Amino acid sequence: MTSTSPKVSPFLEPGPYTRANSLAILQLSRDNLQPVYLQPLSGDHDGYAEGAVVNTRYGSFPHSTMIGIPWGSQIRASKVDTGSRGRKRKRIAGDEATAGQPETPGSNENDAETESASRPDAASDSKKGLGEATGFIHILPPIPEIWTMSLPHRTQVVYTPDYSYVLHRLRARPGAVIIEAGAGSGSFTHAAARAIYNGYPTRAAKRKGKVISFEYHEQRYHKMKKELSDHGLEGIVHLTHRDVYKDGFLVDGKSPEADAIFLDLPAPWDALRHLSRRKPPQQSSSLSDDDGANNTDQQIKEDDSQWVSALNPKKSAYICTFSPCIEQVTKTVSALRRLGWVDIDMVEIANRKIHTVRDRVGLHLPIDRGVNCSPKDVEEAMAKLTEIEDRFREHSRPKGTGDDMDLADDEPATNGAGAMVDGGDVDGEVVPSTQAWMDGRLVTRGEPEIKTHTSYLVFAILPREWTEEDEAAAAAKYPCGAEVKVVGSIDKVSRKKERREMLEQQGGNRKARRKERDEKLA
Ligand SMILES: C[S@@+](CC[C@H](N)C(=O)[O-])C[C@H]1O[C@@H](n2cnc3c(N)ncnc32)[C@H](O)[C@@H]1O
Repeated sequence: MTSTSPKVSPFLEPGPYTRANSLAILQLSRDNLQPVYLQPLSGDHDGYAEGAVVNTRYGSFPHSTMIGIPWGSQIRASKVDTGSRGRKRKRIAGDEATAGQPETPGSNENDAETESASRPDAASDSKKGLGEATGFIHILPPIPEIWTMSLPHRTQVVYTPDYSYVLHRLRARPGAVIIEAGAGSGSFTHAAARAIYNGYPTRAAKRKGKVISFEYHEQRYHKMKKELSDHGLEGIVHLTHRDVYKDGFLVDGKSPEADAIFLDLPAPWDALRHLSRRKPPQQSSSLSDDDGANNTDQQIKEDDSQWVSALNPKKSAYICTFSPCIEQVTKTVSALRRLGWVDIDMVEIANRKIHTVRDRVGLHLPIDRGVNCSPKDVEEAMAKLTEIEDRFREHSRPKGTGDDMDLADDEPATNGAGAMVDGGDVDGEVVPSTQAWMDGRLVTRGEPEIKTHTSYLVFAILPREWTEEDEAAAAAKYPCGAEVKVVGSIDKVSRKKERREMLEQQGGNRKARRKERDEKLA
């Protein structure tokens, strides 16, 4: 997949129509999705006269038919000229080998064979019937959920049910800065990028939402870097090639001032010491011991004048670590406790899909998948019973009386179960009364089984530091004891007491005034 980088990411601002040189997802069937970078007609396209073409089992789809159309459109397969592809290929190969020699007549047929033999999917191409308009597909915008289902896997990925919950617990919102390690296949990265997006960074000083991502594996780092560029996410995701256990989370020596952290690493506890607000303890291994909680204060009080924290000093930091086994969880929780994180808890997502289907019930329906062959209502049940009774009567009537003659002609059309057919019976074929997709009640059903375990999610919060100056500033802004009373802000008993005191005071004042007057008169 190659492309030039689009200006605005289709993940963030897809717009109403598909664009050239941008990513789109082709939906071949419900769970069969294929990412494709739409290429305009100009340029080298493997010899197809139609330009770049996507060949599928449902037919061939030239990119030119998929550019500039509304997202979600259905695209019909096209007839494509596969012949010229073979000719062009051979010419290019021939040019290299026999530069300057004239083309041998009749070489085209051999060319096609050569190309077929060299391509692993060549044999099946002829079976698939390339060049024939056979079916249709849909074109979808690349949202993170669909990308997760179709991305090229370089590692285990975080799936939508997990990352949607994680992002919610991390308070990921437009303008937030999230640290992520490791980046792996970029599944979480794309979802996080969308969650924090509040515009591309500009020269204006205003801080924009960002994903600060780290990946240790070099090949994965390079692939991910290219992918981010192709997806127009370079300004939103800052990817660094680094071992975060060793070198932490600063970017070019500066703090990214992160509001939240997501660690999908084999040993997250080894990275936690880089996520404190003060200089971390020297030995990471000391953090994974279960005892020694008393050492931490002393370790953290080490000289921290040079220390730069990766966290936002103005806000509490939210963290989530993603670990498949409980031993990793235990180690992470111990390390979090020692480093002063609070509100620590662990969650496992047990996702269950809910399918929405049409519940097709009725005796008139053809026996098919998803069809419940019982009466759909009382009327149908009564008709069925009447018919059974008629048959029973017919069966028990003495033969040869003449009453049984010509009855077959008057019999209503029935299906195999002997039930009435709504729309009649044409040559033994059942004709449903409505289109199948409209038939039946719309019902939702949960998956019968919950999918297997993915990972344990450990969450915690590191409160912001609170200094004497912060306390003084807060006291100045919200002065204690000088609040203005608000009607209804106190309970009934207190209100009564307050009124009694007020009346007593007024009574006392009246008494005093009367006494004063009496004294004057006397
Ligand atoms: C399970 S994958 C992450 C998958 C990713 N969250 C996703 O949704 O696609 C774990 C990644 O962490 C990387 N990794 C392991 N140790 C690391 C370290 N010390 N520093 C940075 N990355 C590391 C691995 O190379 C791997 O790609």
